[in-house]
Amino acid sequence: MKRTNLVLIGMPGSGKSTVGVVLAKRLSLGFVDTDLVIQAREGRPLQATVDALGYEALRDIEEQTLLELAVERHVIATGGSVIYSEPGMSRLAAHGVVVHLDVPLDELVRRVGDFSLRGIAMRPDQSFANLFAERRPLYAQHAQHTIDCQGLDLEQVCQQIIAVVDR
Ligand SMILES: Nc1ncnc2c1ncn2[C@@H]1O[C@H](COP(=O)(O)OP(=O)(O)O)[C@@H](O)[C@H]1O
Ligand SMILES: O=C(O)C1=C[C@@H](OP(=O)(O)O)[C@@H](O)[C@H](O)C1
Ligand SMILES: [Mg+2]
Repeated sequence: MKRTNLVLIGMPGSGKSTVGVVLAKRLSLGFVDTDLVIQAREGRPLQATVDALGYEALRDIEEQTLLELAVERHVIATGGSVIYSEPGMSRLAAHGVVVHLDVPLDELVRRVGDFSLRGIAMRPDQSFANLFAERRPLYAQHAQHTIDCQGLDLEQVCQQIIAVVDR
């Protein structure tokens, strides 16, 4: 793996944060979750930033965070909205292999539950299903590898990622 980071992208609930930390342990890489960087920077939960400043402001803060992120040999768990930032995605791709965790809509709904509390950077009038349809092609377009996570447990998702990035 020449580009030394391993970048996970995908919908909220696809497992970027959960899989990311296990993967980092398995591969002896560092781990950073850009959502946690943003929360620490803002000094409040993501949902509070969306409530106070709006979802577009969260996307701007996310872009800034991606542009300032300087890590090597890390698994990077991103927030689901990163694919709206072309400069952010370019920077991530320049220094890492980008992997899309593709999880079916019904499984995401089951995992996320009440998505209105999760700080998702989406238009207030938009449904989760509509957001899924809008974003899925964008994740696929920005990823070097897409993992079909349907029916896979955490361990199996990690194994599949390791198999594709080892190639
Ligand atoms: N096979 C699986 N892979 C990853 N996460 C899973 C899986 N099955 C259930 N989950 C659960 O789904 C949720 C994924 O959430 P999270 O890792 O925060 O996703 P993201 O960071 O992509 O929003 C966690 O609660 C995790 O325990
Ligand atoms: O998809 C989104 O719009 C977002 C998902 C969140 O991260 P997760 O994908 O880790 O849930 C977080 O980055 C932010 O609140 C926006
Ligand atoms: Mg996450």
